[in-house]
Amino acid sequence: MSAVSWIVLDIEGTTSSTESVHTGLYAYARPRLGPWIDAHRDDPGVREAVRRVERDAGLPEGAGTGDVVRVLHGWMDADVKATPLKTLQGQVWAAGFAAGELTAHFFADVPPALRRWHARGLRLAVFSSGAVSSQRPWFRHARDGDLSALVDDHFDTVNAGPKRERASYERIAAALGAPGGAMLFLSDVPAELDAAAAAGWRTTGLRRPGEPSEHADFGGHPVVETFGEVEV
Ligand SMILES: CSCCC(=O)C(=O)COP(=O)(O)O
Ligand SMILES: [Mg+2]
Repeated sequence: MSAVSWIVLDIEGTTSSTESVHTGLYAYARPRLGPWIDAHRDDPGVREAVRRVERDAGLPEGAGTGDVVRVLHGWMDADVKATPLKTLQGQVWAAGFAAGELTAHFFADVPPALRRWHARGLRLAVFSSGAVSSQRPWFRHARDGDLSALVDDHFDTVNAGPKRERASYERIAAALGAPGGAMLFLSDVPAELDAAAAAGWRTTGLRRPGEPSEHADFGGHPVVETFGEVEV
């Protein structure tokens, strides 16, 4: 098997706490989604996302911002990783980071491990349900300092595909020009690790105390509690 050359990171539950995403980012987006949609009606990306929400939720086209926002809030309550929700959240969060109103949480073991791996010549990428537009400022606005220079590439459900499908991992490896065996995926969700493994990737599950994955069944995947234990 080839040596690992890329480490690909999930965010929520892996680099960062679920609570920081839900009480930080989700709470910030909740009251701002409606005004954002109304203020950016002419933006083709916003129009397309709103149409997808209407379609996916069985609303009539042009249903109105109130109905669309009710669907978006319902998805957030259930933590549904729907692509149009992620697109709209990503735009709201990017504006929040730019305005200095948001900062990003990383578990204490993550920044030193990213710096160590980067210094060893390993390349780092992100694959998260969060839109690339929000992943970049997330790493730039880490509370202990900018981590964005450590990350070479970013993938989400738009440019790679669903996180539980093997084809998404094949697409990422092709985009990075590396064979599956040279890719290591770190995630807190066993189904995502299964999809990565099906594409020939190496995998490691994150079972962080206090996170939803604490009692997950990771099957045959190696499992760690911190990035300091990851074997590369
Ligand atoms: C700054 S990324 C926002 C996090 C987010 O919205 C999300 O859904 C993270 O999910 P993940 O796939 O990283 O578990
Ligand atoms: Mg996750």
